[in-house]
Amino acid sequence: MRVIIQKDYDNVSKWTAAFIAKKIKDANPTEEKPYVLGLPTGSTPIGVYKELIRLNKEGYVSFKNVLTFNMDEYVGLPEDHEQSYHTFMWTNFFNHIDINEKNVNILNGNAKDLDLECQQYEEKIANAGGIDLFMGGIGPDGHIAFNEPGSSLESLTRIKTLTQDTIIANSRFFNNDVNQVPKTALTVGVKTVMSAKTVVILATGHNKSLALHKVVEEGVNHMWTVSALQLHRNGIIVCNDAATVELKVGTVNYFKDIETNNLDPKTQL
Ligand SMILES: N[C@@H]1[C@@H](O)[C@H](O)[C@@H](COP(=O)(O)O)O[C@@H]1O
Repeated sequence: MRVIIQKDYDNVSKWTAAFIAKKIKDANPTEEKPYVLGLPTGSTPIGVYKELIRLNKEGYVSFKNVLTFNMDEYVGLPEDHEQSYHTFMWTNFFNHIDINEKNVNILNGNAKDLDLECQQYEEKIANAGGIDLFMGGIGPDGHIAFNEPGSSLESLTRIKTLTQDTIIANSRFFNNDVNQVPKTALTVGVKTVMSAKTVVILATGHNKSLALHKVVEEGVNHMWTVSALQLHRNGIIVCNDAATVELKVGTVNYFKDIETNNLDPKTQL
């Protein structure tokens, strides 16, 4: 695992956007062989999206031949609701880049048959040749997408009941009213994320520090689903100083030294 420790949120966003943009450029995607990105919502990735928009507008990277799959969507929230993940993605990212609408995939939380919707999502990912790079955030309890504590680490796309902790955390987007937060969501599974060729997880701020400690310094555990990253061959965490407060000084120094000594990052994986 690589752990990239940056000073602050802005640097986390810049590092990650530059990494993703370079991956896309290096792949030289075509219509026949697009680059496949897995994408999250949440407040954490907004800075990365802003930076990717800038790189796109400057002509450094194009999304014309990029296919995207979003991680999750609430069940039962109208697609045009201001807090739906559809709205989030178009407002914060897709409306501002040169992506082709038909290349955007987001789970339909209003599908008549939710199980079928999930199964077909997995099939679509497989038909696209799998996901090249999955970016994710984490919940304070270490969940990725909506894979709440106790989720199977082998899970695929499915419907999940949200924990009370997540409902409370997300109520800030619903007038601080827990009753307005949907109780279920469709989400890619832990295995769906971990099947990507590269996984980049963002963790910023003090409230992610316990989760960061669990994934970096403790074992693989379904109660902290992001810890499955330890089993990935190309797992990268990008965090800021504030998120490292629960890590040992030695752990922080180790990961910082490797990056500043400019050794081949592959030697960390
Ligand atoms: N389903 C999303 C996750 O994908 C996201 O990582 C998490 C953290 O969000 P934030 O980045 O706002 O802390 O929120 C939700 O639970």
